[in-house]
Amino acid sequence: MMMSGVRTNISMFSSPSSWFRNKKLPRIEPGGGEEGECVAKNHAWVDSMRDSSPTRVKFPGTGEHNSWNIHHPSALKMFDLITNAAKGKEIVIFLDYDGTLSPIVEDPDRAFMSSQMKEAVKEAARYFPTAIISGRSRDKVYDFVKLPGLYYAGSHGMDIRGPSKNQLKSKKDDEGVLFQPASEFLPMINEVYRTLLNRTKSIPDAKVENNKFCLSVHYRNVDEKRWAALAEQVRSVLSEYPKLKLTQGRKVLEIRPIINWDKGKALEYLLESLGYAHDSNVLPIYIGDDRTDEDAFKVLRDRGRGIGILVSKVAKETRASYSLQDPPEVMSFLMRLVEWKRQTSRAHHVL
Ligand SMILES: O=P(O)(O)OC[C@H]1O[C@H](O[C@H]2O[C@H](CO)[C@@H](O)[C@H](O)[C@H]2O)[C@H](O)[C@@H](O)[C@@H]1O
Repeated sequence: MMMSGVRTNISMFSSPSSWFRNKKLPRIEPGGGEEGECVAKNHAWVDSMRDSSPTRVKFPGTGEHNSWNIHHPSALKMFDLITNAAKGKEIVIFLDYDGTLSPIVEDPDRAFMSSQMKEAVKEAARYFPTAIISGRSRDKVYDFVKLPGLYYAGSHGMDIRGPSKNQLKSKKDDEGVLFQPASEFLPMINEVYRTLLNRTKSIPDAKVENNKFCLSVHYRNVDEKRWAALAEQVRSVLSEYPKLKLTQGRKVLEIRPIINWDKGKALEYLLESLGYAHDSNVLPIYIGDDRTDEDAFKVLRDRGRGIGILVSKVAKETRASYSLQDPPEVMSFLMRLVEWKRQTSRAHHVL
């Protein structure tokens, strides 16, 4: 396998920063502007809705030998390199939910994780502090995962149930501590949810999901000919709420408060509350598949410590260092980490 250009030191990052352009939807101006301007903006929205999340990129070469794979090698193939870097360190695992632990499916209410995946996550959480950071509401993601002993952050990190001091000391399960930096937006989000339900009901198969501190407008099942109409409805509702902004995920428009808080901030918050913020003996590993996970990859990259793994079968713009193809590969990676930890603890014991 050609490996030139792949780092051997875990704190270095592989892809040149110029490869990454943080794709944003065109800015929405309150009031909407002139009619022609509106149409142009709407076209830009639809173009953006067609993109994958994160945006696909073309790299020279084919299969495993294209340059994307060389710069974002498989975390399974690089497993020994990763565990060498983790020697003597405490690994903390951060997992996205949709597309990472569960496959992407047409109906967001049926994005179940497999029982094998559940077992792998459960085992991982026995050995490593483990958190799930999702765009979904915290309750919903807990309903899917149903594992105690993990930390859960919903609404893209705006609703965190983190460790309490008591939990850290006694390692016992208790309720944990709630952190909700966007709580003042709750009434506004509920109002926009109702408005969007109403304004999108004429668009077949559009689905609005209430994720508590943010909303998702799904267009995966909407006929592409209706995307412009859907974008226009969302655009017009948003133009009435300058304190809300739009981000984009996999066939989903996401509406959230303009506060400076995202999955990256949630990762930092959790590290801090676990007492690991300034601990160089901690190695955070974040695994995610979506554009919103890029905020967490960026935090790890900026800290110069930690491992970002993008779940994707195709080349995409990313700040992650490694890749895994799909949730089954995520499961294999978690199981190998658990096995590695068991073996190293045993060896330690014998010594
Ligand atoms: O941060 P995540 O846990 O990845 O959540 C992001 C969004 O995931 C869900 O939507 C995505 O998965 C659905 C089920 O596979 C799929 O139908 C949809 O097209 C995807 O965008 C969830 O429904 C959203 O609310 C989350 O924001």
